[in-house]
Amino acid sequence: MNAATTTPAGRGSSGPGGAEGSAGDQGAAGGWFTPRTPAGPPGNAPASPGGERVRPPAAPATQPPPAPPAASGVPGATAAAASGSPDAIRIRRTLAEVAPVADQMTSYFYALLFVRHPPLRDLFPVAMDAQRDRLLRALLTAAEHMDDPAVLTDYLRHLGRGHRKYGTQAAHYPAVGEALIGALTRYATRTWDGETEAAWIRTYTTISQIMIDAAADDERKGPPWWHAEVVAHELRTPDIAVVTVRPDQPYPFLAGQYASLETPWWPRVWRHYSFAAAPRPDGLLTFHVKAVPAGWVSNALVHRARPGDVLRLGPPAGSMTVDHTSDSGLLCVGGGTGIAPIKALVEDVVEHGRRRPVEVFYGARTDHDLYDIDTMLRLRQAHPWLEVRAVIDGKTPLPDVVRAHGPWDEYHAYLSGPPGMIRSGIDALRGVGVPHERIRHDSLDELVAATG
Ligand SMILES: NC(=O)C1=CN([C@@H]2O[C@H](COP(=O)(O)OP(=O)(O)OC[C@H]3O[C@@H](n4cnc5c(N)ncnc54)[C@H](O)[C@@H]3O)[C@@H](O)[C@H]2O)C=CC1
Repeated sequence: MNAATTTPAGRGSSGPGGAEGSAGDQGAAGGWFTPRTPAGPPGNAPASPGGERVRPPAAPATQPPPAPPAASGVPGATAAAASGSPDAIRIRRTLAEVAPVADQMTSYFYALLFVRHPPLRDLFPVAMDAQRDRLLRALLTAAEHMDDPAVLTDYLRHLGRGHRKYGTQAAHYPAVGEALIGALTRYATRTWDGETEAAWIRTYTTISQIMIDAAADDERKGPPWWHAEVVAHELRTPDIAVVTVRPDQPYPFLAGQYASLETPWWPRVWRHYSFAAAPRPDGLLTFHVKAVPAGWVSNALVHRARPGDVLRLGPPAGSMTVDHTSDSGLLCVGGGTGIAPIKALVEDVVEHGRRRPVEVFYGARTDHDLYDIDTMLRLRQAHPWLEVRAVIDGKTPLPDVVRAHGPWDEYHAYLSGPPGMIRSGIDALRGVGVPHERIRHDSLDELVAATG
């Protein structure tokens, strides 16, 4: 892709902070932002053979595109970045101004990007709606963590690695950065001035470099994506399928993690699903998919996918994993298809052979929605340290039922299910003294973005 701008490393006009004029006026990418060549293999993975496209991410779970680099600030290589630095203050001020016109600004950003660099359009899904949200979310997430460089860097590295599967290359970042500055220039009229623009350029340069370096590191470790053939497809309810796939090469992951998944029917549209089993010797991976209204990927996986179909998998992500150096009990709450990673965690404990109490609460709207209860009960029968309780919606909400079975202050808690369940689960557990650091769950932002 000859898109933008790729200024060779080390060259480049003004460099970070040296923005002359408004990038919004530039006709082509590439003046002020010059990513340094990442250490290691140059660039990022090329678009896949056969013209497969890719896109970038932002939170695990869904459809991302290269735009995310746009996050906001981290100042400084210097993690100085953070806290209340003048750059951070300017960036937040700009974001606050554009928040009410975020939709228009994001549309304008993509229009600028694609008009100036038409080949970049192929990296994104045909329908851009969810994509627009992703850009904004990435910006807001970065802004939220600007005062915490460690968290921010972690987030951006994750973002950079995740972008590999979209085909994002180091050379694309200047084009995105310049479109972003162009859009901000147009929509942040009240707060925009030369110093604010310089702050954004410095911040974007830092962000981009973190993402580029993370992608380059990751390139030494594994492919940007895996092909995976569907080998089994079992419809458990009219809208829930258990889908098993065989990756085309070894796929290393940990129980409790998730992967993004793309079907052949919706190119460049990715959704996150948790592994529903711990790593197994035959290398097969299983996912639990519920078809949600208007969900392209979920409906394709439940109603269309059949053995022989080939999907694409992004790399594993997520930190909802078990610490096997500890003997403390595990409290696992799985709501609906959120039981998938809980099952994987139980299998993981089995495989590590440690006898530690594991208490599973499996929440569902009705009896019929307990699509995996037989598996969970079989596990309970085989392992005396495991307790499994099914909780059907009734007078008492799931988190209250869990709380009533405490005390849990000696346990590590794992929450998996709809975002509302996770939020109220956190509140319930914090309320009975479980410290924050002992409660694990997937990113709520990503879960919200993951539907479809
Ligand atoms: N398929 C997968 O691999 C995974 C899916 N998830 C998420 O799990 C969710 C599963 O959706 P469904 O099966 O439709 O679940 P659902 O809507 O049927 O709810 C499952 C359980 O959660 C409880 N719940 C729902 N909202 C609640 C709230 N606001 N407060 C307290 N409890 C609440 C319900 O009462 C029920 O017991 C989706 O959001 C999905 O993104 C999470 C991890 C993995």
